[in-house]
Parts: sequence; C-alpha cells; structure tokens
Amino acid sequence: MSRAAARVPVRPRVTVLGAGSWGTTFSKVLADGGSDVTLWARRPELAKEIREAKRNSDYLPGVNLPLAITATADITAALKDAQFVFVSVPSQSLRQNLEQIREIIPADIPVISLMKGVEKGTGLRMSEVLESVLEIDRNRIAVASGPNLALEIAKEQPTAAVVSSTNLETAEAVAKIATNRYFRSFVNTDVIGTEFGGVLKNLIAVAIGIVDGVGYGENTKASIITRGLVEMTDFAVAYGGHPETLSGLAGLGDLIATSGSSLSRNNTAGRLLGQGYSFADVVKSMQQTAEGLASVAPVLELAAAKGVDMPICRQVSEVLAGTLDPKDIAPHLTTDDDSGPQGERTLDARQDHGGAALRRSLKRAFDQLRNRGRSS
Ligand SMILES: NC(=O)C1=CN([C@@H]2O[C@H](COP(=O)(O)OP(=O)(O)OC[C@H]3O[C@@H](n4cnc5c(N)ncnc54)[C@H](O)[C@@H]3O)[C@@H](O)[C@H]2O)C=CC1
Ligand SMILES: O=C(CO)COP(=O)(O)O
Repeated sequence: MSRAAARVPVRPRVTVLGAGSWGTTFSKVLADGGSDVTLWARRPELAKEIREAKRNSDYLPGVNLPLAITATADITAALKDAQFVFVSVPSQSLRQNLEQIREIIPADIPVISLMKGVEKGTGLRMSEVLESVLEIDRNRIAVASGPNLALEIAKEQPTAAVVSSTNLETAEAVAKIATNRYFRSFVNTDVIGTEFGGVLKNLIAVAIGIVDGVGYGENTKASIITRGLVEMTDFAVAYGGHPETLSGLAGLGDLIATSGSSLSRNNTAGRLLGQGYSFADVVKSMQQTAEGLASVAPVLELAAAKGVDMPICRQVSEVLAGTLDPKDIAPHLTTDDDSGPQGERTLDARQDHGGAALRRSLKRAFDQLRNRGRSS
C-alpha cells in the first residue's frame, strides 16, 4: 500500500460486513471515532431496524446506535464507495461470504478481519482466507483483536485492541479510525501472533467454562489460564508469531477478558458442557457464534503438524466428543508427555513453564530468524 493510500480521509466512508454483535459494536466504535459507516446485514428486517430505529435489539439490547451508522441488506450498495471494509461474520462462513463480494469490492482499500477463528478443512487464518479468496496484496489486509467483549464496548466501557498488518502504514491507518474516547487501537506487524491469540484464547475460555460448569473454583481456573497461555504461546511461535504478542492485548488480555466473563459465548458454551449438556444441545442452544467450538479440530491438526503439545485444547475436544467426562478435565495435570520420546519435552512436561515457555518460545523465534537469514 502506498504512503498516499495510507492517509486517512477526514470523514472516512467505512463498510462493515456482518451485523451480529461484533460487527454492530465495531460499527459504533468507528462511527464514534468519526467515520460514516454502512453496515451490511443478511436479513433485510435487521438492516431496516438498524437504519430506521438505530437499534439492533437481537444482538445489542438497550444500545442506541449513532446516527452516522446506516444499514442495508444489499451488499453491492453496502460496498459502493467504501474506503475501508471490515469483515465480521462467523469464520466458517467467511469464504462463502467473500465469494459474493470478490468482483465488487473496491480496489486498493484496506480490508480488515474482526474474526477470531480458523477455517475448518484448510486450517487457514481469516486474513489468509481474505488474501486467497479476494486475491489481494497482504499489505492491504489487517486484523483487529483484543479484550473486546461486544456488549461492554457497546456500553462505552473503555478498552483497547491491537490492529495488525504486515504493512505498518495499513495498521496505523486502520488504528486511527478504530480509536475513539472509549476504544484505543494499538498497532503491530505480527499478524500471525495477533490472529492466533484471538483464536486460541477461545479454546482456553471453553475449558474455563467447563470447569466452571463442573463447579471447580479459582485454583483450577488460574492454573488453566496460566498453562493455557503457555499453549497459546508455543503454538503461535511454532507458526512464526512473536511471543510478546501473546503476552499483549491479543493474547493474555483477551484470555483474561474471555475466561472471566459470562458475556463470552465460548465461556458460556463451556459452562453448559460442564453442566452435562451434550455438544449437540449446546450448539442448538447458542443464539450467537462461539468460534472455539469450530476451531478446536483445525487447531489440534495444526498443532500436530508442528509437534506442539496442547493438553488443554485436546481435553476440550474430548469433552466436545463426549469421550471425557467434564469433571475429569484437568489438562494442566496431564503427564502424557512423560512417555514421549523427546527427553527435553519430558522434562518440560513436569516443569512449570511460565517463564521457561517464554524463553523457549523466544529461542525458537530467534532460531527461525537465524535460519531465515541463512537461507536468504
Ligand atoms: N461478539 C464479540 O464480543 C466479539 C466477536 N468477535 C468475533 O467476531 C466474529 C463475528 O462474531 P459475532 O458478531 O459475535 O457473531 P454473531 O453470531 O453475533 O453474528 C454473526 C453475524 O454474521 C452474519 N452472517 C453472515 N453470514 C453468515 C452465515 N453464512 N452464517 C451465519 N451467520 C452469518 C449473521 O447474520 C450475524 O449478523 C467472530 O469471529 C467472533 O469471534 C471478536 C471480538 C468480539
Ligand atoms: O472475542 C471476544 C472477546 O474479546 C468475544 O468472546 P466470545 O466470542 O467468547 O463471546
């Protein structure tokens, strides 16, 4: 993206695709930051309610939306003259949604993922799906992630997020319009770490929900959160993310928010599982998207491909499959690794890795950099 293109217009015209709880809330963030926002909703009646009553009563009851938001169910009209496009649909529907805009999305504008999932079947991150389906330069793509429970933000409770792009100028332009008096966007260029932080904390939040549902207390949850961060960091670093990103807003920050809140759909889904409901019942009862339920399988496949051990995520998948009784969930206590062939890992599995994991992740990141340097 050129320097000129990165400049932010005085009153940007922004399109948000997906009028669920996050797409609508983010539209408010953008409008309160000075943008004119067009929100695309699948259902014409929802578009009408947002446009005329400035409400989205299904997803954000009691919240008044700014006048600078309009809405339409006509996706071509929604994208006309857009200077930024944000996408906030369920991860597993992204590809299908993008197919219908591939030909009509304005050229050379930033496209930003607000989603926190991995595509089943391909294992692609959302920014990778954007890049491959829209066939656009990755420097035009950004992702936004952080401790961002929609309803709290819609009520203007202050928080922060990270906007990440391989191109710092793109990240900065997006962060500028995604900042207002109650929402601050920071920037980085670690798209991999930022996206995986958002994906993985959902899985740990499901685990926390499960132990909550079973009735276990704070010690259990604190150990799962701490060990969960180790899993998140190891996984993201194995794929080229930076460990510091996982200690930031998109990792630890989001993990704390999501694990601690009954507003979290992932946490809620976990709690129902912990109370003994089946996966099928939980899916049926969820009115909104709980991304962790769909991400667990592709995440475990990606972890296996890099030899990353993820006992918490594995046990979540076993509870979902009905092969593990929720009350037996104690992933931070498992010692499966002890029988593994790698001596180093056997040792690691018995240690508290808080700091050790970070050091190991840093070492792996430096090794990767050094190897890259050698091969170029
Ligand atoms: N709600 C939250 O607090 C936050 C959500 N996110 C992420 O934002 C993304 C969207 O989540 P939410 O807005 O919360 O979900 P939601 O369930 O509230 O809304 C999803 C929206 O996508 C639309 N949609 C378009 N195509 C669809 C399809 N084929 N199938 C189903 N729905 C379709 C739905 O009509 C609905 O308006 C997720 O990846 C989520 O992880 C990220 C940060 C915060
Ligand atoms: O991503 C979120 C908070 O940052 C929202 O979490 P849930 O999808 O679990 O509601």
